Amino acid sequence: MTARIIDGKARAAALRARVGEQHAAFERAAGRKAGLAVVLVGEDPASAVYVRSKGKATEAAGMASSTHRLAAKTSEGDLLTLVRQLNGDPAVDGILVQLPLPGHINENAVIAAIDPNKDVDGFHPVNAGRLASGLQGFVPCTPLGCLMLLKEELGDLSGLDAVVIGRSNIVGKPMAALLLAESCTVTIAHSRTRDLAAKAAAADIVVAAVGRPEMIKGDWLKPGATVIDVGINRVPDGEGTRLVGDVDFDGALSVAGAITPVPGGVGPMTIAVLLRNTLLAAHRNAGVAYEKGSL
Ligand SMILES: Nc1nc(=O)c2c([nH]1)NC[C@@H]1CN(c3ccc(C(=O)N[C@@H](CCC(=O)O)C(=O)O)cc3)C=[N+]21
Repeated sequence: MTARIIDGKARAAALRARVGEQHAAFERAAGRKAGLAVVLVGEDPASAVYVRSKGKATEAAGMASSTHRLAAKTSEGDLLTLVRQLNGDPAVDGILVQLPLPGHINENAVIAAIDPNKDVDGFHPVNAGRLASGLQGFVPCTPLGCLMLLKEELGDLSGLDAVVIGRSNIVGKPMAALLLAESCTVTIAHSRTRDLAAKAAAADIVVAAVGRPEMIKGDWLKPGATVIDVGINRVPDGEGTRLVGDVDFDGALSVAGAITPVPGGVGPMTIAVLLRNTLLAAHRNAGVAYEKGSL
């Protein structure tokens, strides 16, 4: 058997198109565009690429995009001042401060300074708490994109055994909360987990978010399992480099039922969900009604 390839790039394009249409309706109702502000501190080339693609995708959906590029030596105080200014700007619905930040800046302090109602990354502790408690809020883009792919692939997830490998605040923990809310039986595995292979072998759904190239082997998987690979690892390849996930893709192909590729899987969904979260923020901030579940 060969696994189905889950085409995240195509799913993301469809979501972006839908958000674009819904944004056009929002603009007619609100008399303004939804606005996303992205803040980039420093000149990390990979971060610069992501920030540019976020800006392009935002504008392609018809939304207003602003990018604030600050020098690597910017003080925490100056960054906090910018965040507070964006909190108070009625044209800004969503604020994203690109992570990681330079070492002299306390990331938690910056995240905590973002207005939770503009926190389209869903990283603010208020939004993490809302997700854990089943309240409305903003859900981090990567795990929400993973959940969308899983539901499109499998339909109802209730009763399925899911293993989330990785316990970060950005992916692992919110992913586990989302799967639990879908009535999966959820195991969160991490670097100290004993016999990870056995945990993976018991799972109908494996979400890999550890950041270790090709760590999860095909022969660990339950035949027919659905595998979502969040990892984006750049590894040496001949003269150059290539991207690989946290899952040994070639090894998984003959065992899994379906699997996301890297690139072209989860990554594009992350950006599409960011636009969706920004549109949701705009509706809430502008007091424009939306149908529950439509966004
Ligand atoms: N506050 C914050 N929010 C983020 O959401 C955030 C962040 N900081 N810091 C960096 C990470 C990384 N990230 C990606 C988004 C899209 C792709 C993506 O679209 N990747 C493509 C191509 C990758 C490539 O060619 O380099 C793919 O997987 O197919 C990847 C990575 C968002 N991040």
